[in-house]
Amino acid sequence: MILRANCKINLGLDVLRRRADGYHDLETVMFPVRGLFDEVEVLRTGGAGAELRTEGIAVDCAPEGNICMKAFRLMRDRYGVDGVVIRLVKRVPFGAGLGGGSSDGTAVLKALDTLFGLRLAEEELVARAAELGSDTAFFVRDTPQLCTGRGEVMTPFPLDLGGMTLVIVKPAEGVSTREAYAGVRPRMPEVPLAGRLRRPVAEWQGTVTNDFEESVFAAHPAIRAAKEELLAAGALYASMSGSGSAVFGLFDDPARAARLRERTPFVFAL
Ligand SMILES: C[C@@](CO)(OP(=O)(O)O)[C@H](O)COP(=O)(O)OP(=O)(O)OC[C@H]1O[C@@H](n2ccc(N)nc2=O)[C@H](O)[C@@H]1O
Ligand SMILES: Nc1ncnc2c1ncn2[C@@H]1O[C@H](COP(=O)(O)OP(=O)(O)O)[C@@H](O)[C@H]1O
Repeated sequence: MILRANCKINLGLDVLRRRADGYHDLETVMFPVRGLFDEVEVLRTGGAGAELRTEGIAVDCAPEGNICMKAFRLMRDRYGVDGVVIRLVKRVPFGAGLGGGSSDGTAVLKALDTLFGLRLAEEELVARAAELGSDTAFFVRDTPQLCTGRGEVMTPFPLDLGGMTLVIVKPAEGVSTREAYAGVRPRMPEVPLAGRLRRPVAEWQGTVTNDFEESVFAAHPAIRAAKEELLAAGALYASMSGSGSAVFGLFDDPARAARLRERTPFVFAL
């Protein structure tokens, strides 16, 4: 079976506190981006083990370290499923804060669930996804969610951005999630993110913020410049996504957004 593993953007991201387990409690709204996705095909071989075949963007880790293989091992150890070929067509940039790897991992969990007839309840899939990562759980639902805890605790956050155009720019340099968390200064916002996001998009700039921007922009001026470019081009709202380095802009004027097609291939009507 073939699944589309779409990516996500973060609409606001507050890092609230560092936890005793080394993770951070955060508050963010994750929003699925349907137009930018990897393809994940999983086939049963009838044998044992898993083989990963990759096409497209080459990921900077060995096949055994690919999250698709981690997802397979997790499901094999837990439910005894075995014998698959996984074909990954990689289109979502990594080191981007777009959650491409997380989405691939969750796609493998879902495919194995279906192929082997496990019929896991959503909450069980969420629990397995949360063992793989922190923003993997989001992709089980893949609809706008307010994510709390270390990112794996979800509440649906219906948000209609229909009519807007999303432009994503991925600067050449990447940022690792670890690097971003290492530089962040946790803080409690005066008004919780959900309240600020319920205001019109035109009011978001300056109120809906991403706590990783301060330290990431200081270390990578090109990423700050990319965000400023989106605002100068007419974005109502622009921000870095997650831990970066991708930045995105929301445009209410499709023509202004379309002018950025020379700059980036990632222009999508929402
Ligand atoms: C920052 C966010 C925002 O959506 O996404 P990305 O921008 O990377 O896509 C997520 O928190 C990334 O989640 P994910 O990529 O799954 O991270 P994990 O593999 O679980 O953790 C990688 C490392 O990041 C740190 N980490 C992660 C999540 C969290 N809530 N607190 C942390 O401190 C830890 O140091 C951890 O070892
Ligand atoms: N299938 C995969 N796709 C992307 N990255 C992967 C994958 N499997 C493992 N990784 C590792 O995870 C890292 C971050 O992946 P990704 O989820 O794309 O991060 P981010 O959301 O921060 O851009 C990569 O640099 C790579 O080493």
